[in-house]
This record gives sequence, structure tokens and C-alpha cells, in this order.
Amino acid sequence: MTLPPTVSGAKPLVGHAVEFLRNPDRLIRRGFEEHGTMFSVRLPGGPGVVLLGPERGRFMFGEADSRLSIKDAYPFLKHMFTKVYWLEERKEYLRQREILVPQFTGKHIAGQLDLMDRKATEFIDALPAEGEFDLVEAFGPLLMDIAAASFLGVDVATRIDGFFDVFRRFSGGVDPVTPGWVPLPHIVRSHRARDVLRRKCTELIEDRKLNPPAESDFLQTLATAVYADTKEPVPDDVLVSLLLILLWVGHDTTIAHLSWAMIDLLRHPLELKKVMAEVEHTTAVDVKTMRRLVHLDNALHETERLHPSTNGVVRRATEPIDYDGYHFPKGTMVMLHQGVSHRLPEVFPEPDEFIPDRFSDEPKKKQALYGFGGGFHRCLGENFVYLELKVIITRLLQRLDLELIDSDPQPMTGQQTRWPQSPCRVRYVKR
Ligand code: HEM
Repeated sequence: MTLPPTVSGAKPLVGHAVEFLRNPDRLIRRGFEEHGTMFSVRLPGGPGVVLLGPERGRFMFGEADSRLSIKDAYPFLKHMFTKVYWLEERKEYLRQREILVPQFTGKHIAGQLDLMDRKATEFIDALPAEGEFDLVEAFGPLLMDIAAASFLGVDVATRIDGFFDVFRRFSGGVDPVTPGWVPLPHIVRSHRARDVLRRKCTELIEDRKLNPPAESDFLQTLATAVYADTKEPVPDDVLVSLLLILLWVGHDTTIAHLSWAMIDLLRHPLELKKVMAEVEHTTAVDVKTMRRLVHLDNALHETERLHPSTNGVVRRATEPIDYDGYHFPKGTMVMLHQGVSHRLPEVFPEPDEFIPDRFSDEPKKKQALYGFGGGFHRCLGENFVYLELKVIITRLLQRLDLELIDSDPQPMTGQQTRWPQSPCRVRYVKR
């Protein structure tokens, strides 16, 4: 048995590396058109296999970590975070996961809703009576502020002004092809930003150990965490990396989802009207009320389908794997690409159209979405994100009349989170 067929366009020596770095979506769409839902790409680190669609997704996320591993799947995380969480051996990863999981229970997330509401309200209060803003430029600091207040505490969040810009430089280090030691400008910038962030997070943890607040919060729980099995304190460098991961994933990908959700709604007045009717009289922002916002929920899933925030979910084969008539040698990089998977016409008819009601007609279709990954590593923050988006959008639509200035923003290309490219401005008038 052999690898799946290879997509066209491989160059001598570098294979598909350059196109994969610069325009992975185009490469993968071409692969789909040439070979269907499974094909190979040639990358410097060895063969890569791209999988598309729910059936292949079930295979990928159903495989054990011991065969399709997350540990070596994202090499850039090594230089961005050093050795932590996904990069650890399975036993250590599970010990760290045990610390995180309790922070994402329904009860904990429900406790964050008032904070999200307060921050969204402050954001709107601070706007002049009318004007315009760029969605990414405006939502970036707002979402960073919510992530910082949720994971560092409200008092600390006020002391870390400017974190969003530092994180922006840090995120520039996402590069699955170039080794972390190569001194290219984006990697050097990312390392400098990482050092600033690590220093700051170390100070915060040390400070919390010395001065615990009267009421415990997430940062306090983390600063005093012990491993469940040995009862030994978790070392500071691990705590700092966990904090950095949460702050990073806690705002970066959400910027894309929130910005695209607003763009999708503003470009579809009939859908906007349905959502407006639903949120118009919403005063309390408790979990039950947010769950009743069915149109908004469907619209957010439709945005997740059309504009997934990440570039793909990746695993590395730790042993040779035979699948559907093909052979993946040990070391193969296996990637599920959400962008193309979410637009397969046989799964989602009229794939390029924004049709939130498709999820009312067939709620199970949500299971074919991979915006938040799948299986054991499925995003721990998914419920947090959906509630956060609902709270913010409810308040925005209640208090602002909005109109898109740039009517057709395009997604970022390359390896960056799929934010809409600026300018993506809205004009608003306060009601
Ligand atoms: C729109 C926003 C978000 C998107 C699109 C997103 C997407 C993802 C994806 C695709 C994965 C799976 C990675 C893989 O399997 O290789 C993941 C994992 C994860 N996400 Fe998110 N995420 C978002 C927001 C958040 C937030 C707000 C948090 C928490 C603050 C969070 C915490 C995590 C954690 C801890 C994992 C790792 C789970 C594990 O492997 O144990 N995410 N996310």
C-alpha cells in the first residue's frame, strides 16, 4: 500500500512547503478538486496527509493519541511555549489537563458571564455617539481584556495594558515549517514577545503566592495548584506556560469568530432581523437565557462553518497506519482542514451560502463542524467562547445600529489565525 495521491505543484527539494506556508487554503482546495477527501502533500519534515469531511474526521479523532499524536504535531509550539501541555509525554499532559478541566465546568463558566457583560458594556459605553471602528482592532483588546480578567483576575487585568499588541507579535511565531532556531524576523519578534509575556506571568504568579486575595479566583487556583497524584506543587515554569496558553487561545481565535459573526450577520439582513428579534428584550445574561438564543446560536455555528478560526487540526503518526486502502508511514503529519471540510456540498448543500437555519432543520449537522477540533483534545473553551460571543453580540445589537463599511473582507492567508483582513470597518450610531 502507498500514501494517498499527491496534490500537484510540488517543487524540487521544498515540495509544497512554500505554498503550504503562504496559502494553505488554496493548496488544500486544489488537492480536494484533484483527489477528493484524502491526498498527500510534500513537506520538509516528511509526508503530510490531508483529510477532509466528517467521515475522515471520525477516523482521525477516533484514533488513540498513542498512534496519532498531538505531541509532535505543532513543532512551533516548542519554541513559543517551551515544553508544556500538548508537548509533554502523555502522563504529564494528563496531569496538567486535570488542573485545567475543572476550570471549564458549567458552574465556573456561568460565574464569568457577569464579567463578560460588564466588559462588553464598558466597551460600548466608551464609544462616541456615532462613528466607525475596525472589527479586529476594536474586538482584539476587548477579548484580551475579558481573557485577562477571567484568567488573571479583574484587579490584575487593569495592570497589563498593552498585552494585546505583545500577543500579536507572539502569534507571529506560528510557523509549522521554519525551525524555531532560524533567526527570521517573525520568529525573533515572537521570541522577544514570549520573553516579555513569561516575565510578566512569572511576576503575577509569584505575587499571588505571597499575597493571596480574600476570594480565590482562577489565577489563585493555578498559583497554588498541586499535581493530583503526587500532591507536589506544580512548578512555576509549567504554570506560566499554562497561563500563556490560556491567554493566547482565550482571545486570538475568538477575535476571528466574533469579527466574522458580525460580518456574516450584517451582510444578511434577514438573518440579522431574526437575531435582533431574539436579543431585543434580553436583559439578564444567565446561561439559561443565552441557551434560548437559538437563532444566534445557529448563526454562530454557521459562522464557525464558513470561517473556522484555525488553519487545521494536526497529528503525527507514531507508527505506520493503514487507512482506507492507503498507508501512512511513521512520522506522517495528518491534518484535518476545517475550511474545505466545512464546505463539502454533499455534507452542507449550498456550501458557500450563509444559512443558519440549516442547523434547525438538521441539528446533527453541528457534529460535522470541526472549528473546535474533536475527540479527546476537543477545545476545552468551546462553551466559554459560545457564551462570550452571545453576550457581546446581544449587547452590541441592543445598543448600536451597525452597518458594514468594507462589504467583502477576506480572511488572512498564511499560517495566521483566520481573522478578516483589515480594513473591516463598521459604521455605528448609538441608540
Ligand atoms: C473561537 C475560539 C476558539 C477556537 C476556534 C478554538 C479551537 C481549538 C481547537 C481546534 C482545538 C483542538 C486542537 C487540536 O486538537 O489539535 C482547541 C483545543 C483547546 N482549546 Fe480552544 N479554541 C478557542 C477558544 C478557546 C478558549 C477561549 C479557551 C480557554 C481559555 C480554549 C482552550 C483550549 C484548550 C485548553 C485546548 C486543548 C484541549 C486538550 O488538548 O486538552 N480555547 N481549541
